[in-house]
Amino acid sequence: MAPVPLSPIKVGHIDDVQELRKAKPTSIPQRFVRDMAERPTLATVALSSSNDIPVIDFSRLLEANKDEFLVEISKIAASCEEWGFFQVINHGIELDLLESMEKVAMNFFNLPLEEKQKYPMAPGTVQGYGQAFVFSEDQKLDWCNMFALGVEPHYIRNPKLWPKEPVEFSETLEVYSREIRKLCQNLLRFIAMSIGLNGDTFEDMFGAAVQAIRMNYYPPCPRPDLVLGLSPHSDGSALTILQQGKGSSAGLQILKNNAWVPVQPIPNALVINIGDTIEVLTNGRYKSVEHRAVTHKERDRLSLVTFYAPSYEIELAPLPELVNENNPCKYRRYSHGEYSKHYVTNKLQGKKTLEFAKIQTKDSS
Ligand SMILES: COC(=O)C(/C=C/C1=C(C)CCCC1(C)C)=C/O[C@H]1C=C(C)C(=O)O1
Ligand SMILES: O=C(O)CCC(=O)C(=O)O
Ligand SMILES: [Fe+2]
Repeated sequence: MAPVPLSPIKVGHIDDVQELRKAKPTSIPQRFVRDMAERPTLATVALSSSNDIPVIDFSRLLEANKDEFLVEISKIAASCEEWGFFQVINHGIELDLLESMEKVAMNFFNLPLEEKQKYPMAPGTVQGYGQAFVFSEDQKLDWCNMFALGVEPHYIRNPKLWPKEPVEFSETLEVYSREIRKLCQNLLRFIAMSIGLNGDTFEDMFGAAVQAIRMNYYPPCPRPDLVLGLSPHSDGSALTILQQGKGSSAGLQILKNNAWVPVQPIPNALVINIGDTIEVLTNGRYKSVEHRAVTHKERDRLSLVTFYAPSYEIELAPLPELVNENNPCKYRRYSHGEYSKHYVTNKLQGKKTLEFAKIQTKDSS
């Protein structure tokens, strides 16, 4: 039998939201208008400090006495179990470096469209400038411009997509990524300890860990009530580190008890979240939590998001220490390469991507 030709992905015309915004429209194209149930105005919890995601003081994990260290470790455990998210203050990364990364990313987004389009994200791929996770002409679009690059190991890089302008971009990204990588490694150590595992468990297992960056730019939107900045999803990584642009308005929201909780930006803090990989390895004790981004009528927003994950050949399954009679194994064995492929070939839709790894039980089917 002749091989069936693979049908090319037809995504139709994707408007660049910064260009749309320049035209100062009063209405927005239908492709951005969400169905009622998805619109951001519904079921958002009222602002109150009890609804804020936990804050971890990193300096207490590196420099403090044993009691302070243990308090912070137990805060990590509670954050990962109850929220899947926390913010880190005193993380040790130079604030100048965070600012420089923000500046080069913003300078990139502010280039003329023709310049940015020299680094296109081809349909069905995830690196370059454009909108990822769009697979059909009738799929709703996010009010976001995205620029994503693979960083480590080097073989995942596509050097043609690393921009020549701004000239400082590549060097800044290299230095930034090295610092963020160290933070990921330290955090994974503390996360392992917080669940009673040896501190080296994840790093020993991950091999030459994969690291990628996604820069999301959300211009102001004339109808923030109708659109989403970024569709609801959980991250496919082990850990995600998110830096919000200085002076950013709240935009990130996480789903907790069926309501969307806004994450209040803390100046100079980094937002950390558990990805699907840690959910699987901990047999669901630490959950990857669904999140999304919303837009603002007058203010723009930038987020710089680093994904840190095991090397592609690494086989993943719940750690035997976390599986027992009371906590039967919930996820099957697969390689991170298989999961990455599955993740990047499906649209973002809440936690649906993780179904790939779930063992179907009578209750879940
Ligand atoms: C737009 O990209 C993403 O949202 C994304 C992709 C990351 C990647 C690259 C930009 C280059 C190649 C590697 C990789 C797939 C990690 C999200 O990353 C999540 C999804 C998975 C899976 C993961 O490990 O991180
Ligand atoms: O911009 C944000 O706050 C959310 C970004 C995000 O969730 C992502 O890039 O995976
Ligand atoms: Fe995310």
